[in-house]
Amino acid sequence: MDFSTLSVDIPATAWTGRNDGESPAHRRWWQTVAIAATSASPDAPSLNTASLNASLPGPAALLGFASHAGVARNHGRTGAATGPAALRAALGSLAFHGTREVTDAGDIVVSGDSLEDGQARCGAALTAMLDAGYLTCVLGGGHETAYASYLGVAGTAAFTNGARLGVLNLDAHFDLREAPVPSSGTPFLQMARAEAAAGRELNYAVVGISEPNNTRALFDTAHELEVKYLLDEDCSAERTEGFVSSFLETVDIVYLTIDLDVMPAAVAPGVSAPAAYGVPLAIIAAICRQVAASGKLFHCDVAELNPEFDVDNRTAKVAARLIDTLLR
Ligand SMILES: N=CN[C@@H](CCC(=O)O)C(=O)O
Ligand SMILES: [Mn+2]
Ligand SMILES: [Mn+2]
Repeated sequence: MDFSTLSVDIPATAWTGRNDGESPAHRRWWQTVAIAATSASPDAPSLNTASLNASLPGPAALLGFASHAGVARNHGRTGAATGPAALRAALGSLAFHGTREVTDAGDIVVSGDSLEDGQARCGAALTAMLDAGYLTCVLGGGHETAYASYLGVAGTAAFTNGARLGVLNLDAHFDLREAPVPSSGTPFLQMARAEAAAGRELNYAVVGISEPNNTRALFDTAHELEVKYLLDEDCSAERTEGFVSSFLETVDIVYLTIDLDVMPAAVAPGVSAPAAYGVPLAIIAAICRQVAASGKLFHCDVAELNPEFDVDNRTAKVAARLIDTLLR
């Protein structure tokens, strides 16, 4: 596809990382990622649900969403706007064991408080890439990234032609806030309302909900919307596998969103709201493997990385590892 039509704010630039050699056996992410602005990008097959189950994975595309406007509106710790750069840096040196072609499309930048404009532009760029057959991954950004992702998915031919969408959120929070303006705390209520306005119901599931970090009002909203959820304390390997498996049976395509605050603060300190309890990385990684293996992964994003509060790039490294798992 022609990535120059996407109108990103910052075109992709060269990736860097450790260089052990140029042969395929030495390949790392930085040697794998094609830069949309300067390289010919692979032709992706046009998407249909059959191609989702093809044995050879299709190409993937990365898009940065440099925003913490939603975090600021939600009274959180800002800094997530530099998340995309930190994620690329952490991914760059990881060994690449996958088979996909990966293209970096660049960044959508939310300046000041122009959140809705940024979400719309990010959504339009995603729809174009998804319709061209790419598995897309947005590098957030606060969790306001999720509404941009939804706009992108909801605009696709696959969705408008009736594919059953499931939104799976790995998060300590429901993000179903009633608020005067959209923020990082509202994206899934925005999605539910957009779906209701179109005569549909949002199929939304959350893994890792922290009971003390979500008010009764949020639980009430979740129950009204028939949100499926698993509390952080209930996230054993067996229960999580069963929960995700049941959810996957109800959908044709999955939008997987990872709010890094789903993991314990020791694992993911670089977020706006670190978790006291959290779901272990091993469980989160297993969910990523399960969703990827289902053949239903349509789009994903990683949100809430705040490099200003990270420790030894710990959170960025964890996020990069999960992206590597999803896109291989
Ligand atoms: N993105 C969502 N953030 C959480 C923040 C919770 C907190 O700051 O404690 C929320 O709105 O619920
Ligand atoms: Mn959260
Ligand atoms: Mn969240």
